[in-house]
Amino acid sequence: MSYKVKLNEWLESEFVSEEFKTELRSIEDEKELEDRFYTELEFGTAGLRGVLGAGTNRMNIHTVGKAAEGLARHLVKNVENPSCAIAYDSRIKSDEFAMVSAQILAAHGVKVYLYEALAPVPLLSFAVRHYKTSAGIVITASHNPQAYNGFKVYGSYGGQVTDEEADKILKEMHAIVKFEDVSSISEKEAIEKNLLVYIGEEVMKTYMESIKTLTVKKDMVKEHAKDLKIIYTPIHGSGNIPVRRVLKELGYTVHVVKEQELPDGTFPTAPYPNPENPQVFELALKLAEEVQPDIIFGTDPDCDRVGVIVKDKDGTDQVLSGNQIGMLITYYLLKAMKEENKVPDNGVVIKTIVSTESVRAITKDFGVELLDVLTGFKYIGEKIEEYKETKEKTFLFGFEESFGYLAGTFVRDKDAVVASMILCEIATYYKTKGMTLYDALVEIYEKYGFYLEGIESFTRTGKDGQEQIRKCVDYFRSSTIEEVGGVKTVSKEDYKLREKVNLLTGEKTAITLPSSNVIKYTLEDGSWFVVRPSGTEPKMKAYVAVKGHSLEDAKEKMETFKKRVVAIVEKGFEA
Ligand SMILES: O=P(O)(O)OC[C@H]1O[C@H](O)[C@H](O)[C@@H](O)[C@@H]1O
Repeated sequence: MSYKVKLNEWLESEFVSEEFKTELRSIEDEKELEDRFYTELEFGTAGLRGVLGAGTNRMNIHTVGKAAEGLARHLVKNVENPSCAIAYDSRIKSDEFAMVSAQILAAHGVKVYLYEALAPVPLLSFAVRHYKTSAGIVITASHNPQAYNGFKVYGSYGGQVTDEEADKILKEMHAIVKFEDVSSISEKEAIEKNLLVYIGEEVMKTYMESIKTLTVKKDMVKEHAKDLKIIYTPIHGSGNIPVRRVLKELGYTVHVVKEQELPDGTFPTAPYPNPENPQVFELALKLAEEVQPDIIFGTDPDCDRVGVIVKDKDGTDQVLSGNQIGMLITYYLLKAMKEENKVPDNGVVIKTIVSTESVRAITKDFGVELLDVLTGFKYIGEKIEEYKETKEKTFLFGFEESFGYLAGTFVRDKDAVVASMILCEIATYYKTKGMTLYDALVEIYEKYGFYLEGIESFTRTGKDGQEQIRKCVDYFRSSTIEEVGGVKTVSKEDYKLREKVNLLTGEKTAITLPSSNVIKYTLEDGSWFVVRPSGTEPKMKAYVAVKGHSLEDAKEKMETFKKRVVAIVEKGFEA
């Protein structure tokens, strides 16, 4: 269907507000109109995500309504006495979309547990498990720029729905063609019918008690937490209350970045509220001049990501990469557990295929298995659930290079409250040894090898952009890259075809992960690169990784390797 037909449907419908119609009529750029209507928001890496505004390819009450209606129909068909927990963050319209969703679910007889104030992703996951609901929703666009919002969907085990369930919900959504196909009741009616209940302090309290049990060196924390100097920024998001509360209950004192303390969906001090982005720490660094902290960290709007800054040997502030944080936590958890005789025989750490290989050496050293899954924390959540059923393995820690971490099994998505708590324990531990977090990182590098990773993103927006990204990944699929800067490639993994080819022998082996549009090349010297389209932003991502003889050597290697891979990607875009 041409986008113009859809556009006219919106302009003529009595269900679409005058405000939306005026917004649409004021758009003169045909490309912009096409982008708003050529498709519908689809499930990506983490549910629906899009720019706020009128259109089928935008986040608004109609697209959110359709998603909630689809979910409601799916639940009613498949579960007896369906229920759903809902949380939302500080983004523009998050609270409104949460209420719209609650009213639609309630109209279908789905009992809704809605957070009475903004709450992070981990608290939603926890609430799903606490109330044993059939599903969960978080209204958030996580770390995306301020113009975005999104709709993350959770399954009954508390993790984001994986491909199979997402497809079923999508099918229901596709069957909703008219605005009037979406049913809704008022908040008042939903409350009166006991179909809408607000979540308050009880869940938060239980969550706090649960996650505190994850502290490994309890006595050490009890004795030394008070000595750690912490600067924390919630970047105007939902982390402020839970992160500070758990740290306070454990005896830490936190200096919060005042200008970024309160929720604000316009993110006035950090328009791209992603702790991957060093700009979000500018105010924290200013505060650091006065506080002289041992650790600075920040959480994203829905508090599932955490970013960290530490001082290096020369006193220069270093923004740690997501991989470095993953290495620090993996190493500390295993080391501390070993010291406390708590490493289980069947322990497992889980990471994604684009995350650092350094943890392979770390886990091996501690006799713990390492498992790789596709990008998306939902795949880690799914494994935790599987092991809970089979008891085959004990989940110890899961992480992604994209700044997501989880320990414990109370929550089934990445949890920046837990990660912040563990990072403070790590910083305290090393402080008692007269070491900084940076010293700890150097210790890991020296022990396990100088692995360094990088990422380069190629933004391509709109319908044409999607097509360009698709073609570029196809370029890496259809042609064989034989060498990079004179270093031979030794294997090519095509996760869409689920096949690994040994480029030296031609031998093919199967990849057992679900099919995904990802290509990975590994080189003779152990370096590797991956290309894949982002499932949350209009970008293609190229991940690069090298191993050096020293940190300096690795940095030099990284610089040239990255340039070379970028040049190949650019060739791919031109092909
Ligand atoms: O690379 P993308 O598809 O954009 O995904 C990047 C990240 O986005 C979200 O934060 C998901 O929860 C993560 O699991 C994922 O790694």
